[in-house]
Amino acid sequence: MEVVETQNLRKEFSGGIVAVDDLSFSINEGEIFGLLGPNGAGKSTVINILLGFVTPSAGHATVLDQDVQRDFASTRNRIGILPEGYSLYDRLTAREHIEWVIRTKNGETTPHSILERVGINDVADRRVGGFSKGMRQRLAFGMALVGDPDLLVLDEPSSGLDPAGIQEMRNTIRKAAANGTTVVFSSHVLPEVEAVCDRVGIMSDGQLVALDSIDTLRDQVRDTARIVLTLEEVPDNIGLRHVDGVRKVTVDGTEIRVDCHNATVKADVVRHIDQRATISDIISEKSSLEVLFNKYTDNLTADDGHPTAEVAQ
Ligand SMILES: Nc1ncnc2c1ncn2[C@@H]1O[C@H](COP(=O)(O)OP(=O)(O)OP(=O)(O)O)[C@@H](O)[C@H]1O
Repeated sequence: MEVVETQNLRKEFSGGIVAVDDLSFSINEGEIFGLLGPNGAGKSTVINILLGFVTPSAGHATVLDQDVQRDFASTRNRIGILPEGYSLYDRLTAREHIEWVIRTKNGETTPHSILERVGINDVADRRVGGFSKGMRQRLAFGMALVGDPDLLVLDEPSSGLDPAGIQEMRNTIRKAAANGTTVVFSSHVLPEVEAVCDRVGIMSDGQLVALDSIDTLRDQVRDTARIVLTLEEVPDNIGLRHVDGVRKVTVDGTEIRVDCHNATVKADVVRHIDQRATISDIISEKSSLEVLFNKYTDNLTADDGHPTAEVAQ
């Protein structure tokens, strides 16, 4: 069953800003769907349309068999939302927040079970004003889980969480999906999306430029290969853009990440660097979602900041 369906969705804001342009896609029951895209791509606008908060200029969106532009308030009770920039009440405790959502949604869950699921039961009766960012994020996630929603809409859900928190959240999301909850997951943290999503839609300039499983998308860039080298010291001008087949170079401290057109280029990269610096570690990676993301959103830069060659198809 399709839980989300959009047809030729378009949103034009005043001033002629086209935030969403002719978007058609669907999400199936129990699927974990990642919505990706650079800043301003249109992700939040799509999510706000799906939640009935923004009216589309054209096209249709159906969520849980309900047209989002008609009588959507009752359907919204079946949706758990972790919005970007949520607000919490500093004077209320974690338990009081959950109790409030349970009352609003007529949920049958107990605060204890929700707080336990998000790992903050031990601070249930503490005021939220003293919570760390990660604790607040866990609470906001818990509020979204109240009532075992049929659809979970999570905007940057791992924001502020430590590695253990991220892992717990992933497990909770996977369990919810295994029990039939559909999840729409918007994030800039690409490895996060890669780790948890069944399918991704990549947006750029209001359009859906890719829509598929990560494995299928990865197959489409199988001629892309990444190598990560740690150097004792990175020379000022490493000159990697002169190596044939190098698509993108990112330097982070003593680490250099190089995206190549294909695996054979990696050896040329190692030879090139070996003549100019001392290599202390080499990691060869398969195509990451980041590479896919860059491919589909044309986010390609070289080590000197100039665009590199076109992406091979
Ligand atoms: N209320 C609004 N009025 C006018 N323009 C808007 C409004 N909301 C969004 N936009 C514009 O629509 C485009 C898409 O914005 P949107 O917030 O949907 O992108 P996004 O992919 O969610 O970005 P980010 O990752 O930065 O949150 C942007 O150009 C934005 O400036």
